[in-house]
Amino acid sequence: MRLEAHDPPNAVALQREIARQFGQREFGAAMTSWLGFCLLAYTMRDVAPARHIALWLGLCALWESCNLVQSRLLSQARVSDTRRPRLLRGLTVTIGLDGLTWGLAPFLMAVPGNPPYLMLQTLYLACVCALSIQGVCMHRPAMLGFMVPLMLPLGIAHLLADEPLRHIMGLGCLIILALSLFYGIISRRLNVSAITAMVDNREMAATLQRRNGELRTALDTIQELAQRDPLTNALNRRALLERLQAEFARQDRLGTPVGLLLIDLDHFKRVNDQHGHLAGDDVLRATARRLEETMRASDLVARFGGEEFACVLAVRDADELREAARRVHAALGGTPFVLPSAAQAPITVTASVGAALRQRNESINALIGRVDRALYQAKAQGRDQVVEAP
Ligand SMILES: Nc1nc2c(ncn2[C@@H]2O[C@H](COP(=O)(O)OP(=O)(O)OP(=O)(O)O)[C@@H](O)[C@H]2O)c(=O)[nH]1
Repeated sequence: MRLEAHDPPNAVALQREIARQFGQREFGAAMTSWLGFCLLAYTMRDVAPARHIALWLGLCALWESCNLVQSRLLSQARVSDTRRPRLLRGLTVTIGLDGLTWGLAPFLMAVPGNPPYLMLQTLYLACVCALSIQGVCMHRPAMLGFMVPLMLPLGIAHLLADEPLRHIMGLGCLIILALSLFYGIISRRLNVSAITAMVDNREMAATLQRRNGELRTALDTIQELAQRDPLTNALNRRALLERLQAEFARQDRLGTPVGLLLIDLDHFKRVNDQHGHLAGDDVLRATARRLEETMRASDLVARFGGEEFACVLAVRDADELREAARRVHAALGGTPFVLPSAAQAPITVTASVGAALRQRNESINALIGRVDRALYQAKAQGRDQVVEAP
């Protein structure tokens, strides 16, 4: 099948769609053909030999059956790319044989010396030729294979006869053939450009959908990254403040208390000074991991800044918050940090923890201020301890 000029990536899709539409149209044409050739045979029943009518009907039925099966298969979207050309070739051959059989009608069911019947047959074939255009135009070899044997032999036979009326009919046959071929070519061109636009649109819609999916994933990743501290992968301060807002709204609605812990590593400058900045980074990463392991999955762990972390947790009361603060304090100071980048012995780091339960309608700043003061007090009292805000 020859294709029109178009974008190469769509060539295969276009070829498939043209073949599919050709199959669809041919299937419709093959269905209506049964009515057509039965009607012609019925019209000829009194003037043509019964054996000839039967032979002609048999041939028509044979080719139309082949056309029906092959066009049905070709019209299905799931036909494979290797099978499609074979189906196209097969369908083109049987369409050609069908055209030839139609064209033989006036010879097999000949009615010499009966001009009205001759004229009827000629008109009948001319109608078949014109009506077949939309079906066969999608595939040029099929169009030529059907129309030429349908009209040309009869046209020539009329022209070679020595009756003026038959000359006129012969000329008519050739004009109908030429017009049908011309209209078929134009029609194919229009159909192919419509199909090309459809295939392009389909391709574009699929590309857009794919790109949208990629963009959505990229956006999710960016949003996730924007909420994370790049060093520790804990939530960053901005994300923490946003989520605190949501937690507060929930508390106002449901009345479930929210607790806030601020955790500051003690004398962290010494860690950097003694073990180097990279080791300091490792301690910060390990601190975030330990906090996350100590907290429940629903609690929030964030890097508040430098060597300071924050935890937001839903608790029943002050006792539960106190218990959580002690767990956190013990998790950090209780076990030295064994670091991948440090060749030296494990590093022991203690932490000071400030804790407060949010009071009803307390603002974020007010709560953070209270916890910060508790933390400051913990530092002032000698570090490595938990202080609850009053
Ligand atoms: N390695 C590393 N160090 C950091 C990072 N952010 C902050 N620091 C260090 O943390 C240290 C904080 O020092 P200070 O604010 O004096 O506090 P501290 O030494 O922990 O003393 P106290 O908090 O009073 O117990 C500084 O030396 C900072 O350089 C970081 O991302 N990586």
